[in-house]
Amino acid sequence: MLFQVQMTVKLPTDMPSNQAAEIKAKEKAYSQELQHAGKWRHLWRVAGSYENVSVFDVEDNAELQEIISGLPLFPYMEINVKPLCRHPSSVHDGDA
Ligand SMILES: O=C(O)C[C@H]1C=CC(=O)O1
Repeated sequence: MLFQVQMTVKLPTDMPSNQAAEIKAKEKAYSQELQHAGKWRHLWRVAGSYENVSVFDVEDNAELQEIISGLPLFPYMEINVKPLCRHPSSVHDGDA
């Protein structure tokens, strides 16, 4: 199942920079592991903001919830999830 996930990062302004750097490093490692595993299929920065648009390929809603709630930045993000299905005019196969 494919999902578009939009994540907007809102770190507290008073968070010490070393703590922020540590969380971001953990987030990077976590996201890269999931990208290598094929679960996090796309990761795009929204130009001009601390926000990304991602596409996840997961078994079900429960797996998406497990992945998202495991994000080190999860407590500091606004997250919007949209389920995706194949567009009838798409020339790509159903595998997105
Ligand atoms: O920077 C972000 O958009 C937040 C998050 C998503 C992947 C990652 O490494 O950080």
